[in-house]
Amino acid sequence: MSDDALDEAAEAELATRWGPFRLVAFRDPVDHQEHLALVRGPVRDHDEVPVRVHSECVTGDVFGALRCECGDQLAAAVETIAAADRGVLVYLRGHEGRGIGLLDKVRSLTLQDTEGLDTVDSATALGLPVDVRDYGPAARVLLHLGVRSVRLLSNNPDKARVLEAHGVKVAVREPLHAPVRPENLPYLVAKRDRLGHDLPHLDAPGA
Ligand SMILES: Nc1nc2c(ncn2[C@@H]2O[C@H](COP(=O)(O)OP(=O)(O)OP(=O)(O)O)[C@@H](O)[C@H]2O)c(=O)[nH]1
Repeated sequence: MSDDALDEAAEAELATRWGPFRLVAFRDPVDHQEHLALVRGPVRDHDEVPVRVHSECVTGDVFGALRCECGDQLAAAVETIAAADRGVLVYLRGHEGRGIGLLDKVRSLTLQDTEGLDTVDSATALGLPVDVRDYGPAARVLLHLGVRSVRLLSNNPDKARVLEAHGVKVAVREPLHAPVRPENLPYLVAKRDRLGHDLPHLDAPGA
């Protein structure tokens, strides 16, 4: 299968509070999930297109939960793309809880609260993997959209490596730092110390 093949795609204009986007909904031929891409401006044959590959987090993205920084990152990414008047936000469904699903994510949150485990150990304590996300669908939609290279908005070095392995040229990975809050500090520290995310600003005074 060619890497820019999508099973099905449908497009519509989408006016948002951040201005106009083109919504591309698609079904991925490998994971068979319905994902989406919000596209601003012409991106085909463009280099260094601002791109956010965002994993579904219904608690943070929809309900504004503060214990993770997902909702803050989603807003920051859309604002960055709107300010550049060009870019793609890929929203990956089926990525809840870094791929373990919503029920098990909520079970892991309970363990964090009752046992003091961090985001890594709370998954392991449930006998679950720490991260089973597949970024293939994001790569396939970016290739489908014809972007030549991306400016990836992410603190996760793995994400850049995996996209490259799927044929997406990552010209630069640009950190996407969300506000540090008392509620998200333990999560951010675990991401930096246990998952190797690029979060040097946690040490900054006043962070
Ligand atoms: N298992 C688990 N998943 C979580 C938890 N908090 C958030 N998530 C999930 O983590 C995913 C977001 O991944 P992150 O590791 O925060 O960030 P990332 O996408 O790897 O890196 P960035 O590109 O820098 O945002 C989403 O799928 C969330 O549902 C948690 O405590 N436990």
